[in-house]
Amino acid sequence: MILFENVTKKYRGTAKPALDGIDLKVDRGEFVFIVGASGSGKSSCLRLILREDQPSVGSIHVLGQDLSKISSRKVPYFRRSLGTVFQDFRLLQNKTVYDNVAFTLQVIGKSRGFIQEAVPDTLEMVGLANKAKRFPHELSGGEQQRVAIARAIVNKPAILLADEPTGNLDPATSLGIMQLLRAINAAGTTVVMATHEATFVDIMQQRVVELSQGVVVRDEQGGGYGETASIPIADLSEAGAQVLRTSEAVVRAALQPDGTPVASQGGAAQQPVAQPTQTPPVQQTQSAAIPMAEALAAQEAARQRAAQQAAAESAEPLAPPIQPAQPVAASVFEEPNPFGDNEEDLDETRRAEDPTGRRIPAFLEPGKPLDPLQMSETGSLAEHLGLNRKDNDDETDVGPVR
Ligand SMILES: Nc1ncnc2c1ncn2[C@@H]1O[C@H](COP(=O)(O)OP(=O)(O)OP(=O)(O)O)[C@@H](O)[C@H]1O
Repeated sequence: MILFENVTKKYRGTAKPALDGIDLKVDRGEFVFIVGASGSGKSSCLRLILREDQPSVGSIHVLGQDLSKISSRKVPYFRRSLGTVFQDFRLLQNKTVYDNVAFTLQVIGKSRGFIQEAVPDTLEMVGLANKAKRFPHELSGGEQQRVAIARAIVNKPAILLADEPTGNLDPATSLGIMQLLRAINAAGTTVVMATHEATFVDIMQQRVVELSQGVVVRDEQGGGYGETASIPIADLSEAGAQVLRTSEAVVRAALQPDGTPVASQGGAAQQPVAQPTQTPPVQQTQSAAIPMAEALAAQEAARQRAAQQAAAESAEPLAPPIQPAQPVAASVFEEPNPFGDNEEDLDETRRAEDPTGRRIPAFLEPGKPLDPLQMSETGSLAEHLGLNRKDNDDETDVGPVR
């Protein structure tokens, strides 16, 4: 489905290649995480798949086509088989949710009847049926990303490319987006996702391709994010570790793909975790968008409590507090080079690490009774945490945030 053979990409005016002799094969239906430090070549890789750029050396085949043989004129046709999602959403600000999604179909000449059927179906799938008439600025960050995902999948692409799709979202909203991407993959779409989100990579146990300075240093089925700075769980107090374990249990429950109970890292996470709905958990993930202030406050409170106790026990200091990142707004249709190269490393997801290398977010408020089984059954993370709000159409919640 995607085949890189000895691909090197060297940008003009640079001393070192961004990609250096890459061999990579992605099969139909796979979910592949591309991880690596900032500047390791993840976006370059996606740009090449999208035929936004061409390799300096080597060949790339996508969906059976040799990309070097596709003329510039035919590139837009080739891209119809690919959906793309970016960190900064790239919605058309002057169009409604419906029109943003419909526009994709209009430009490729789909009939009005087709559009009238496909757009509502897709909005339903991503949980935005009731926001079709809204404009992007009236939506939360998570909702905007859902629109972007709806736009990417409305033409049923064979491949979905996602470049840090959760990079501008808070952890709870990111979880909803990951559930959606997983559901899209389960429905047959090949997903290739560049990310810094160690938590999701670790828990989803999909294939992980790790790049370092343009070279594939790891290609692992069911892999984790890899060795990056994190909090050794052994250094935490019992209370701090409990917060992290509990959070992990909730994320595991939400992302568990096949309904099998998940064995986890001790404590609360050792109990079997029930399977959430197989279909995209539309309402669930909507309500799971915990407002920014609450999510960050809970996260910070948990961090401080754990830090205090850890300090009292002479443990290692915890990670620094999370800073909100600046949202970026642009339109994929206005932007000549949608995969920008100016992304900073926004990976500020706090993690904890146990000896097996798992990392866990600390975004959930401690002290609340967390039963992953119940959470899965009710289907609402926010509700379970007592953070639910009426899904009032007039109410917008979080903006893009890290
Ligand atoms: N258009 C360009 N011109 C010159 N150099 C570029 C260009 N695009 C990317 N690079 C360089 O290529 C290398 C790989 O960049 P790339 O954006 O692919 O990395 P990345 O892993 O996606 O990084 P990040 O995680 O920060 O998004 C970097 O050294 C970058 O500076």
